[in-house]
Amino acid sequence: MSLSAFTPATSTSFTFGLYQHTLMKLHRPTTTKTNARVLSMKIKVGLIGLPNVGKSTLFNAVAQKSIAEARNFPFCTIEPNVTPIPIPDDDTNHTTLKKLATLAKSTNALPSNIFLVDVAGLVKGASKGEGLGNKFLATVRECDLIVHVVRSYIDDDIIHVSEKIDPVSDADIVNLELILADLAQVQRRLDNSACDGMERCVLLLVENALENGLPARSLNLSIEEVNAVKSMGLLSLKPMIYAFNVDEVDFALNWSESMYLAGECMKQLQYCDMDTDSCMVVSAKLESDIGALSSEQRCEYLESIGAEFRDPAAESRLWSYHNLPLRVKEVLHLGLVYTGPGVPPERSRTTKAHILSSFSNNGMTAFDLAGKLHGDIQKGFIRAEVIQSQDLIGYENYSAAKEDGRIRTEGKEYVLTNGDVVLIKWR
Ligand SMILES: Nc1ncnc2c1ncn2[C@@H]1O[C@H](COP(=O)(O)OP(=O)(O)OP(=O)(O)O)[C@@H](O)[C@H]1O
Ligand SMILES: [Mg+2]
Repeated sequence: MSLSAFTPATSTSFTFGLYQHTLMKLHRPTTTKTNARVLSMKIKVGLIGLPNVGKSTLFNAVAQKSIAEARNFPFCTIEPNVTPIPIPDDDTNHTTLKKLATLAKSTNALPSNIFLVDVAGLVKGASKGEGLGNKFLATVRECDLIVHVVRSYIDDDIIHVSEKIDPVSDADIVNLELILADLAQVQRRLDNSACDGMERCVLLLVENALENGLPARSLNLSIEEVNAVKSMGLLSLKPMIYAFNVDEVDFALNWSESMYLAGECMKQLQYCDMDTDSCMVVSAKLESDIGALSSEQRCEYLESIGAEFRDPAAESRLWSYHNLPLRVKEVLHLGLVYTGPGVPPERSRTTKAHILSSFSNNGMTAFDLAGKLHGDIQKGFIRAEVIQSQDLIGYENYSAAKEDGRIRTEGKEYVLTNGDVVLIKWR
C-alpha cells in the first residue's frame, strides 16, 4: 500500500560485463535509430512477468471481461489466454469509424483487432527450462510486442516468488531470462553451417550484444537486418512496454507520483532505452474490479476512496483498457484505413477499419487491400476511389464529397496512408 515499493530493496548484481557499444561499432557502420519491426499478420501482444504479479488480472481489465483465471498463487496460468482488443482510431471510442459507418448507413462498424496474450509466469532459470520455461518462451516468441508486468504494490497476503517487493530487481530477472534464452538460440543457430550471409552477420552482432547483457533491440537493427533473423522470433528484439502494477491508492490518489517513480525505476534497470521502451502505471486489481461496473458506479466508488480523478471517461488515457491499445498503436506505428463508405446506393452493410502497419505492410497498396477484402475483388480490380476520413466526415454522404470533386481515383500501385477511406471498383 505504498509508493515505497518503487524503492528497490537491494540492487541486483549483473552477470555480464560492461556495455561494449564501442566494440559493436567496430563491426558495423553507425546507424540511425530505426526501431525496425517485422510484424506478424495477426498482431499479438504478450503479457509477461514473474508469477503472481497480476498479468491475468490486467488481461481481464483490458478485455473488460473475466476471461483469465486470476488467483493468489504462482503459476495460476499455464495455458495462454488470448483475446481480441480493438485498435482505436482517433480515440478509444472509435469515433472516426462510427462517423464513417453512420455516413454509409452501415449496420456494422467493425474495428480492427490486435490480440492480447496472457502468458504463464516466468521465473529465474526459465531460459534453462525452470518453471514453465519453454512453454512460456515459445508463446512469447510469437508475439510482436511485450508488455512486461512488474509488481509494484505491497500486499502481504499476495505471494511474491522472491518474497520481497523490488520492481527493479524483478524486471531485471525477467529481462535477463529473455537475453539468456536468445543467446542460447542464437548460438545454436550460429553453430549451423546453413546460417550464412546477412543472417550470420546480424546474429554475430546480436550475440555480442547479448553477451554484454544488452537486448537485441538495443542494436536498432535496420528493417533488412531484422528481416534476416525474423524467423527466430528473438525475445529481446521485441519492443517492450513496462506496466508497473500499483495498488488502488497509488493509482487513484497518487497517480502522477507513481508515474514519476515508475520512470525512475526504468532508469535503474540494467538496460532500458527511455526513447523506445515505454512505461505505464496500472492498477490491475482496481481496474478489473471496477471494469464490470457502470460508469456511475465507478465514479461513486472512486469518490468513496478519494480518487484525484473521478470521471473514468475524462481520464480515459489513464485506464489500461484505453491506454494499452493506444500505446501498442503508438509503439508499433500502426495506422488505419477504412472500407465501406461509398458502396452504392450509399449503403454498406459493414464499415471496417484495417490495420496499416508501417513495418509489416510497409507500402500497402490499394491492390493489397483488395486482396484482404476478397480474392475476387483483387482479381477484378479496376481502380480505387480514395478520400481522407476527416475530409469525408465533413460531408453528409459519399456522393456529396464526390460531387465536390474530393474523391481521388487511384490505380493498383497506390500506397495507402493512415486515415484513407478506400472504395475499390472491380468487375
Ligand atoms: N494491483 C494489485 N493490487 C493488489 N493485488 C493485486 C494487484 N494486481 C493483482 N493482484 C492480485 O495478485 C494475485 C495474482 O494475480 P494474477 O493471477 O493476475 O497474477 P499472474 O501474474 O497472472 O500470475 P500467474 O503467473 O501465476 O498466472 C491475485 O490475487 C490478484 O487479485
Ligand atoms: Mg496468470
